[in-house]
Amino acid sequence: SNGWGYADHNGPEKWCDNFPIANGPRQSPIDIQTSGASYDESLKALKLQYDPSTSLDILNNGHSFQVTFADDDDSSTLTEGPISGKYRLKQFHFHWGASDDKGSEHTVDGKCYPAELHLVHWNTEYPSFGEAASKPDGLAVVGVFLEIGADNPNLQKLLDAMDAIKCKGTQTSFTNFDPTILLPESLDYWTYLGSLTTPPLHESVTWIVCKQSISVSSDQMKKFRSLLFTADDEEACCMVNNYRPPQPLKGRYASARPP
Ligand SMILES: CCN[C@H]1CN(CCOCC)S(=O)(=O)c2sc(S(N)(=O)=O)cc21
Ligand SMILES: [Zn+2]
Repeated sequence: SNGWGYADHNGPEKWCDNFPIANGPRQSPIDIQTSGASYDESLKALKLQYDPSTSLDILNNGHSFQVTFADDDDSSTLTEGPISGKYRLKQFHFHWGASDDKGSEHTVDGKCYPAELHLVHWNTEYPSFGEAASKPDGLAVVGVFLEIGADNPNLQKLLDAMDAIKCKGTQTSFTNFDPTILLPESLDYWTYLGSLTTPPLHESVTWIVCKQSISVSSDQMKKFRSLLFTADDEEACCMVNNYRPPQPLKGRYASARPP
């Protein structure tokens, strides 16, 4: 069948057929080995400045659901942290499992989380997101783990929008949303050089993975799993396990700010 996905016939083990970079030197995600992480004095605190008026819509793209932002000015940016210059927020999306014991892409000392949030930013050094997406310093993605716990009220607006984007290719307006409310209280992070975790798997991402997770309840996770990979004219297939497993480190290690 055409197109990549997460099933046996078109999933992560098959992506190298059409995207040979899948076996490249800086692929993502990785297992973050906390004992192997090194302290880097040059790392600064993350600076995330988001303007809720830049949020546009929420979309089921057949791989995940994403909230897209207007990126025609510097209203919503990532600066400092491990990066130089200024990166603009383009979209955020999630990856999750069929059950609470899996679903994240990065793992920490082998531990999986039930879901992982990715906030995708592009380097304003380049004229557009499309140009930046394939450059070695083109993208910076902030990853946040979701951990099973109490209901997270900050996810409610996203969950309520899901009924309108059940099928692949559906979208609805999603304005005045401030993604800051999805961030953990501490922005301590690990960072390493990697790639997109989906095709085209460009090795263009500076990964910034928050050490602290946010909560999600088991019931809220069931709502994520009510989305479909499939369009309304196809046989329904639940959107679950839309995560790539950890990839070979190939000599890399994560860095962190000294305590
Ligand atoms: C389903 C396709 N997902 C892609 C789509 N984009 C890349 C392609 O763009 C070409 C102009 S993206 O830069 O928005 C992006 S970031 C991530 S991740 N999981 O690594 O945070 C995956 C993807
Ligand atoms: Zn992602």
